Amino acid sequence: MAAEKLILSHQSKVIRGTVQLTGSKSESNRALIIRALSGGLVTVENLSEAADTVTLEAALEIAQSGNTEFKTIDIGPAGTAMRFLTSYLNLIKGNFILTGTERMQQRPIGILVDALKSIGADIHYEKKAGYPPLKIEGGMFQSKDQVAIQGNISSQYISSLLLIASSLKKGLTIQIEGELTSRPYVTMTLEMLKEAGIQYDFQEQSIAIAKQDFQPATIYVEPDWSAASYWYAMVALAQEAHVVLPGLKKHSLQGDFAIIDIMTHFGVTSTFEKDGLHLRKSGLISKKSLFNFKECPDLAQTVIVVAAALRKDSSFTGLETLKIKETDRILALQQEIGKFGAELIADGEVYHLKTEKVFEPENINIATYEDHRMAMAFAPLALVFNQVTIEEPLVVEKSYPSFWKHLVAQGFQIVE
Ligand SMILES: O=C(O)C1=C[C@@H](OP(=O)(O)O)[C@@H](O)[C@H](O)C1
Ligand SMILES: C=C(OP(=O)(O)O)C(=O)O
Repeated sequence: MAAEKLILSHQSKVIRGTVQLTGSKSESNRALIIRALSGGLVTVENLSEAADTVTLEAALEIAQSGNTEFKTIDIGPAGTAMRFLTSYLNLIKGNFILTGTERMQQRPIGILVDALKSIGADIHYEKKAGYPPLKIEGGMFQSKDQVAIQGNISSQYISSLLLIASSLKKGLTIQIEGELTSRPYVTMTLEMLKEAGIQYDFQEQSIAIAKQDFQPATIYVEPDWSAASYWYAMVALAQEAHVVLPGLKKHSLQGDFAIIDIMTHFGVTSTFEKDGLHLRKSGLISKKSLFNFKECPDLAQTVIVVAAALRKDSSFTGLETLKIKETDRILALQQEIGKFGAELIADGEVYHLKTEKVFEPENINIATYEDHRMAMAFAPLALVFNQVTIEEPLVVEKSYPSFWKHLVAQGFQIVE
């Protein structure tokens, strides 16, 4: 596949088929850390094909490969890998430089580094204070069993501490200060630790995990609900559609499961059947016009693009953390939906989508800002417009490498 752009179209605008999604990137990356800390007691099945997961697996191998010389670990654009390794590497004997892409070097990590330093970690900034790259001297001597951490910037900092807590000599009690954003990702971490035999006590703003051993377990990674969201978008935008997604569970650990409910308002019904989750187009668009993404930030782009294309004026909250993800996702969305006349207007913490000027261009050129979710959220527009050009299509590899192949299997035409 050419790296620069691809031109996407769909003649019939009808989609009927089965799509086997890869494993959840979030579950996989937690499972890899748990497996590494368990010393082989925990095994993992159905790991994600996501580049972020492949990168983390390779990084863990480097980290564990003996000797104390400086090792450089480059995790590219993988946010969870950066955050989880920032804690994990303190437990390994050795000296590490932990770095990532240019964008990763703009994504804040100071809150987590401060928390780790307050319990004895030896971490320094290689460039700008508060941001990767980090210099970590492993083999930490734990000074305290309590840590306070701000909850409203990224839940990944808290998950990172939780993952190592039971392996620390004194265990760890984490006091979450202020609001907790992306809460389902924290409960996912706790539930996965529990699957591996780790007990926890979660009371309001505090989570306590005593020093304890992992137990033999097999963690089975569920398919990725964030990836499923793009199929919901396609069902919502197609003229007719019926898509089956095997392996997704009725009781998921992934907060992006919320797409089921959200998409009922955009004309998509979901039923769990023997062979998987069936998405069908009902075409019934509800009057609900306020959606909150605080617990499911990765769904924001999918839903906002669908709402714009369906000309459903809506308002959105819980978008604060979008600015520090793969790109400033608010800005990226504003620019790209503007290309077909939609506007996303900030009013304090509420964003209003205005669609009165939406038009149907013959061809629309979408920039992706090194953000997999920009590419995948805008691709379904090929079911509404004649042609959609996606720049830098390989960004999808971060979480869903088979995305374009799956689109072709469902009748999309791709010209590179
Ligand atoms: O823990 C995780 O696996 C994730 C947590 C979320 O990040 P924030 O907690 O920074 O919102 C989410 O956006 C990201 O894609 C994956
Ligand atoms: C924000 C994301 O990932 P990360 O923070 O792990 O880079 C994402 O996958 O949308």
